Amino acid sequence: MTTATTALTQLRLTPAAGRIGAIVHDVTLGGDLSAETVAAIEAALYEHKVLFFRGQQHLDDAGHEAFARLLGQPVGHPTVPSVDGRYIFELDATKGARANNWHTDVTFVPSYPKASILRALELPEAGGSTVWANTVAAYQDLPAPLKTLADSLRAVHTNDYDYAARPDASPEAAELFRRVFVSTTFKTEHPVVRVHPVTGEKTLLLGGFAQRIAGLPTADSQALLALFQRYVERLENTVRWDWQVGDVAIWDNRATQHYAVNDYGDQPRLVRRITLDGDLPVGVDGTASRLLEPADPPAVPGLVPAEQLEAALHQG
Ligand SMILES: O=C(O)CCC(=O)C(=O)O
Ligand SMILES: [Fe+2]
Repeated sequence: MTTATTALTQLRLTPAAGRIGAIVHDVTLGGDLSAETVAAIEAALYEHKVLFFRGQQHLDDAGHEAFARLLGQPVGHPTVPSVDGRYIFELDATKGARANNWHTDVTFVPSYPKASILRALELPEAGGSTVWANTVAAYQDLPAPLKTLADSLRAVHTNDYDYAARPDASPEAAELFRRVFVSTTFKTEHPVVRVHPVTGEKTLLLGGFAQRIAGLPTADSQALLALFQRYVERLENTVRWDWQVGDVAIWDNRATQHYAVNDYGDQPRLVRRITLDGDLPVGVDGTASRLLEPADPPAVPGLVPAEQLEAALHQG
């Protein structure tokens, strides 16, 4: 048993794996948590990168959002409409939504979300777990010459990747998903090594939306992306969570990647997510991320300040 100590509140935590993840006990999530408890949750999140809370069946969409607001500003997805007209992003396996590729959420826009809060509503009898990887530990695992190389690189991330290439997607499902997900094509150049704005830790910023290394030929790009990604996916840097209905997971989206294991056939699985507004990444040399496309960007999360979107959302 370990405890995350803040000035006033201690959370009861048990580690979920050696290098990432902790289970938080005795907290009932909602919009009414004390500032001290929220501060303790934030501190634990930055330390452990992903937090798990069992038994949160009482949370509905409104409670999910009320809790999310204590940790930051909720933001919608840049292209996929929310299911509640507000911020809820739903992944319904019966509609083909299966996030079984390693990724950090929404990295195809510059100020991608700082955190995601996911709750499980319906699960298969077995399987359907989710794996997170610690991208700080991945960076630390790099041999010194590879650290130096990674520090110097930038990568282009896009939502326009080859969904049809996923071996388990039917052509129809891939096409439908693509029509919505890539209704606007975004391209963003990020540093490969992001300095975490809160912890100061260096993190590898890659994952499924990373398409190529800026300035390199395709073959060299692919080789380097695979090389660095291999350190992220090392099992030592991961935690695997076997969900129960009512579980909530919160991850530091600036220090992790995740993968939803697609091993449950056509059984139902339903999860709902709220993401929190992020900030502009900077690399080791202080250079910020930048949007490459579209030239005339629409007003979507990650491109314009969330308060403006919030105001627009609540106008009529
Ligand atoms: O289905 C899951 O467990 C995770 C899905 C996912 O990638 C996400 O919610 O960001
Ligand atoms: Fe995700």
